[in-house]
Amino acid sequence: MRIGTPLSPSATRVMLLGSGELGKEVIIALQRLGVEVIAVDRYADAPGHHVAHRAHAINMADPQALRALVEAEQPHLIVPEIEAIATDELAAIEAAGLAEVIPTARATQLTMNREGIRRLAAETLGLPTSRYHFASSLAEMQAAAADVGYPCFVKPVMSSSGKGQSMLKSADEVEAAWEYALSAGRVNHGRVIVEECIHFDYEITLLTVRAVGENGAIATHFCDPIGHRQVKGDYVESWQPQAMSASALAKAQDIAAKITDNLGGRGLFGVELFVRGDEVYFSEVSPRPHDTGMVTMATQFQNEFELHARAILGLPVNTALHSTGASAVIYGGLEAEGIAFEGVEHALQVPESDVRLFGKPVAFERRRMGVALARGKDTNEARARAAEAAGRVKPIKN
Ligand SMILES: Nc1ncnc2c1ncn2[C@@H]1O[C@H](COP(=O)(O)OP(=O)(O)OP(=O)(O)O)[C@@H](O)[C@H]1O
Ligand SMILES: NCC(=O)N[C@@H]1O[C@H](COP(=O)([O-])[O-])[C@@H](O)[C@H]1O
Ligand SMILES: [Mg+2]
Repeated sequence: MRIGTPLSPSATRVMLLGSGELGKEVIIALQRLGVEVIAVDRYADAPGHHVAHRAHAINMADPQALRALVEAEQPHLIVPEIEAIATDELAAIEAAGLAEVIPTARATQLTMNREGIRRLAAETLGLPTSRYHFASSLAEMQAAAADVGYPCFVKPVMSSSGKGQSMLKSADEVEAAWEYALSAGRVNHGRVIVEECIHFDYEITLLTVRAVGENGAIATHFCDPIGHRQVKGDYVESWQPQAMSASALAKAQDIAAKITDNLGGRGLFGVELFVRGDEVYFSEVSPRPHDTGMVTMATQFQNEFELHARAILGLPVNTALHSTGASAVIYGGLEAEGIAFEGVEHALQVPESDVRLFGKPVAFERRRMGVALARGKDTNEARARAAEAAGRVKPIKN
């Protein structure tokens, strides 16, 4: 497709690579626009599998398996959704003209590996980030941690949702963190990033949309900033809007514009930033909807999934907020296969609340199984309501 030429949605076939909670909502948004959608994930009955035209379970990190499926299904667009994909094969698929990768194959290569995106942001674009080193052995990691100082963060280069991530308070903890990073990332590359700890006042996700404008050129749109709270590298609650000084917001938008301009293509990006006073640090960016952005299902005229769907199809977007709101995660809380939920009727008694239960077939203690959403007169009220509603829903074995 030529940029600037809107596709006819009903003539478009889209393949989601990763069909978790975020992909499921993108699929629903695409389906509503008449698009044919193929949902792919690493396991059967993933959330997005339930709402797509066709579903497949393959190892998406296996280049041959990925290529074979793309050749069989012949999608026009490929939408990566998780950090466990053979991105070099995506580049080959795009180069062969088999399909267009969203936002671009290069963007998925760079962002799916912390080394690619961090070096681009800090070393090529000169954006402010924490100090960092990459390490491929325990000895390298010890030297890196000694240099950036304690506390510091260690993360596998290919992971997300805090998988394999540790915060180290002292040198005694380095060895355990190395073992954990190698065993618990989404894909083991035997390499980690060691990052200085930024003592931020708050952190945000700035959802940034690159969409085709009226003149056919790509224009950048920002959503209102989303504040969030993370525990062990995984988001627990988010709210929108996060209050910011005009100066910090301008810096955040400037950083987001620079990184997304460089990554290119069309679609929505989740730019993660740390804010201390008026200083803003780039952390990382997802070239797709962001977990903390699930709050937009309660707050925006077009939520982040609809924005992604519209942007990739070359359709107009509107990032305006209509309400103040919050989201709170519903965790598994048990290890079980075959899941139902107790307390939904009680949760929905919380004023201005709603739930999204993802339909993951298997639960474990810290697996995200659903999210509660709420609106309120301010973010404090919305957060309290979302947390209350989430707390009333309990996954159980069915
Ligand atoms: N250098 C740092 N300084 C301070 N806090 C940090 C740092 N790195 C990570 N964190 C904290 O850990 C959280 C998760 O880190 P990060 O986003 O890098 O992990 P992730 O696995 O990519 O998670 P996700 O996929 O959910 O974005 C951050 O949102 C922040 O709260
Ligand atoms: N921070 C990234 C993120 O939230 N990704 C979302 O989590 C799913 C994996 O969940 P699982 O590990 O429970 O299968 C992914 O498919 C995506 O929707
Ligand atoms: Mg993150």
